Amino acid sequence: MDFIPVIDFDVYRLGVDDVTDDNLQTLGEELKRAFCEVGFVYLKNTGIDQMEVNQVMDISKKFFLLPEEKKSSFKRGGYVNSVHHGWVSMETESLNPRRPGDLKEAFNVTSLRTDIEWPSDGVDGFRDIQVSFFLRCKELSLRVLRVMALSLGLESSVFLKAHKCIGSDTNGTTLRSLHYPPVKSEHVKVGQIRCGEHSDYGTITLVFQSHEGGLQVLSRKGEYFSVPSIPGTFLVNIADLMQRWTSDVFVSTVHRVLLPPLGDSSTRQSLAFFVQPEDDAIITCCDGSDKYPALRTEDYLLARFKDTYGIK
Ligand SMILES: O=C(O)CCC(=O)C(=O)O
Ligand SMILES: [Fe+2]
Repeated sequence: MDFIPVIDFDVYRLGVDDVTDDNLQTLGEELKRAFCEVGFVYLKNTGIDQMEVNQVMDISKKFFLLPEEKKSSFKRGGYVNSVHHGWVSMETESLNPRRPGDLKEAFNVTSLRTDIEWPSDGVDGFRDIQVSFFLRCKELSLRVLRVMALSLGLESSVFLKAHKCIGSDTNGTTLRSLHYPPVKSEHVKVGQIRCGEHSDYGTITLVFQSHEGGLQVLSRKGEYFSVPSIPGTFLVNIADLMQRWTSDVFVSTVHRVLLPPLGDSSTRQSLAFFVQPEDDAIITCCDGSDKYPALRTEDYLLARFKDTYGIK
């Protein structure tokens, strides 16, 4: 399979609480096939609609267009209770550490606390819009994790048990708004792209792209193929901890965002909801094998972030 299937999630969409076992099983079979073969699916009819997505992208864009000094008050690293929360400036991260810094900036929502400082000046409603979308993505992710466990013939709560604290200080799950401004080719460094080749770190990721698309996924044959934005759908992909957890049954696939074609001065935006187990969760292979040694989630994630930020 070097395309990404579109799966209809209607039977278990947000708000539905009387799904039948048969329906869950059919949904599980479809998800399992895609997660074993390409590691990515498009979901449609999830209950998360395009208007909600647009609202988050719009408020995020307003934030990104603020002057640098305003955004600096909200820098990642400046929040005592959450290492990931906050703004990440252009070229700070290299998702492929062998490339120069990615041509993107980001805002991470990791903490939902009301006692932290949120952008508000010039971005009315920022906190409420971000937090309510975070909670929608959380609910949907928990549904997906349940179906994934069932699809493997496991107890339905196997993955959920390690995701009870999403949105609190003991869980690193993050809603990340990404902004890829127009690229000026004369300023681009050798090898620099919008988002370097990488696989995600946690369990699953939900990805919402603006209409420009631009994401590319590496096929098993070793070739990148383009993954367009399909209105009314979003992507869900397997990340590295989930691949370990399932002893490589579900595959975490490498992906990237290249530069736009020369002369294309469009802005690209995306939203990624990175689902992660509790910091203290110990991940062991769910099939009982010892293909990978047990590891503590936070230790693993911090090691991955060190590479991304070029910290030795
Ligand atoms: O911007 C995108 O579409 C994807 C970004 C991504 O893969 C990531 O931040 O992990
Ligand atoms: Fe990614």
